[in-house]
Amino acid sequence: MERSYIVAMTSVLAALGAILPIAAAFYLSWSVATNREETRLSRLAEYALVRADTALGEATSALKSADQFSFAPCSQAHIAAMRTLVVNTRSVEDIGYFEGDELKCTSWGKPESTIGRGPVDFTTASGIGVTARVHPTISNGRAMLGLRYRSYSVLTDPARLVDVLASPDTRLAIASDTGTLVSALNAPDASLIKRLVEHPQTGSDADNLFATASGSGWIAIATSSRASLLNDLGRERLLLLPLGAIVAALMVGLVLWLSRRRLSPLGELSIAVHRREFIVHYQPLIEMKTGICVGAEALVRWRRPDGSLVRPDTFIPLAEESGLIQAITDQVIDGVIGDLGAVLVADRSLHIAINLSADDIKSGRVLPVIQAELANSGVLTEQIWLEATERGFMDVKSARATIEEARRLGHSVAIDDFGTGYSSLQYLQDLPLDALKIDKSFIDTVGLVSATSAVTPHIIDIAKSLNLYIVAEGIERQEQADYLLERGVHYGQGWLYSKALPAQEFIAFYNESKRVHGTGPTVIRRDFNEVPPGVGGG
Ligand SMILES: Nc1nc2c(ncn2[C@@H]2O[C@H](COP(=O)(O)O[C@H]3[C@@H](O)[C@H](n4cnc5c(=O)[nH]c(N)nc54)O[C@@H]3COP(=O)(O)O)[C@@H](O)[C@H]2O)c(=O)[nH]1
Repeated sequence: MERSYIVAMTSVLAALGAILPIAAAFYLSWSVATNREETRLSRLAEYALVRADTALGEATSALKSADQFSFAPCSQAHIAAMRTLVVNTRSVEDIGYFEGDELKCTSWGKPESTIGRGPVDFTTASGIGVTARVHPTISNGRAMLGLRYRSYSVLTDPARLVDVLASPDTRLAIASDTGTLVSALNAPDASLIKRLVEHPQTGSDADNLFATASGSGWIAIATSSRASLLNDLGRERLLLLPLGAIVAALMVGLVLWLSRRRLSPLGELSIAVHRREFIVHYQPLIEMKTGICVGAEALVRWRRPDGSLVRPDTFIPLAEESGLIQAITDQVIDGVIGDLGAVLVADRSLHIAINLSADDIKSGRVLPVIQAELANSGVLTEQIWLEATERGFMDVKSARATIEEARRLGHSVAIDDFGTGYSSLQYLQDLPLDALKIDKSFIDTVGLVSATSAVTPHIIDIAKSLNLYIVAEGIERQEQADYLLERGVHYGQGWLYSKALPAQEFIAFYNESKRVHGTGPTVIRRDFNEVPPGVGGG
């Protein structure tokens, strides 16, 4: 993935990480405030319904008590009884006795003029006739609620029905379930009330929040405007916005941390391992005496998605340090069999050397991996050589176990870059190695006068005295090849012969080498009882 793409993605994600939590905090504060307001309105509606029910119940009881009177109509005793009833019933302002449609007397006495009985708007289930707006003289023009039962009527102040503690921006209404509005507080919106009477519900629309409660033939409705809710949001925002800001900061931090990790060398290497971006190139291994190509060293390359190749020196140390090397070794083994499996089966004199890490040698875990890979391929264990640097052999005990097992299975094992690390003649003697590879830095000095130029013949002598095959790395000049051949070095590798090649190019090189020089032996392996074959000169 391109760095610029990751940077662009990081910027987008960081921006989203910053905006989304704050937007969520805004939304959440609005939603919390809305829910809170709807709950408050629901409670208020329920309370108003109870209040209205109580007031109307009292008025109904008063009417039914009066209906039981057995006084002579409009006698002093009758009027006094009606007055007592009014005094003792909180929600009744007055009571009147009618004969036909004419008011004969009230709790105040007999009327001075003729007063008729108006029409009822609806009748309740308990048989009480209700007139929503009555304008009696005693109320000084204020609309009263009239309830009637047979010969009696009572007047109730509609305000008593909505006599609950409500803020000025809360509107209340009591209506019959037949749709007649009987009481209202703070002038609710008539069309909204009509809509809610028809379809009682709790919720909100573009301008209002509302809740309804119904029972006993009545509906209580509480509403408030969205505008007033905005004022109420302050508290939620005070709580949620800092929380949103903290989450935004954490999200931005997380995105930056992840992208830094992703852009870090280790992050890139992990992803490359995950995506199997490693391929193998092959550097031919030449028998010095005959020029025969006996095989190749498998050298890993990291092919980036843009097609560029990364050399191993830049990532192998990090891979070893982080433990990713094992997965890379596995991909190399897989790559070798994938690239050259068929050629190896067709030609048993072809050998491929695979580089193992110090951990692979120490743990030996790579051997079953190779066995599993070879199992169905037809490739022989003898065709796969194993190489590791001196570092891998430092723990002599575990290295010995791995090498012995590797050799038992049929692999040949070489010590790589000899002379550059913690060289110890002791472990050279102790370990059952097949070959020693002289590091390029020593080969470079061949033919030159330098402090290290004297070391090369000594290394060759040591290898010879231990009956090891000798491989020289990094041969670039014919002069070096001549010297090494004369000294009895068996095999050589270097740009004089060929650089490391992609699989198909190596196959072409190998076929051409076979045509010109012929093929080598099928098994190249140290015999612990004999001097390695082909040792000449020196
Ligand atoms: N654990 C693993 N290590 C690996 C693997 N593949 C490679 N490596 C190690 O990485 C180091 C660098 O390797 P590379 O860049 O591939 O270089 C190799 C040759 O290309 C280079 N070479 C060979 N001949 C010449 C030459 O004539 N001149 C010149 N300037 N360079 C030359 O040398 C490297 C071979 O090194 P060596 O392994 O010591 O034989 C290197 O240390 C590799 O070991 C892997 O799969 N696993």
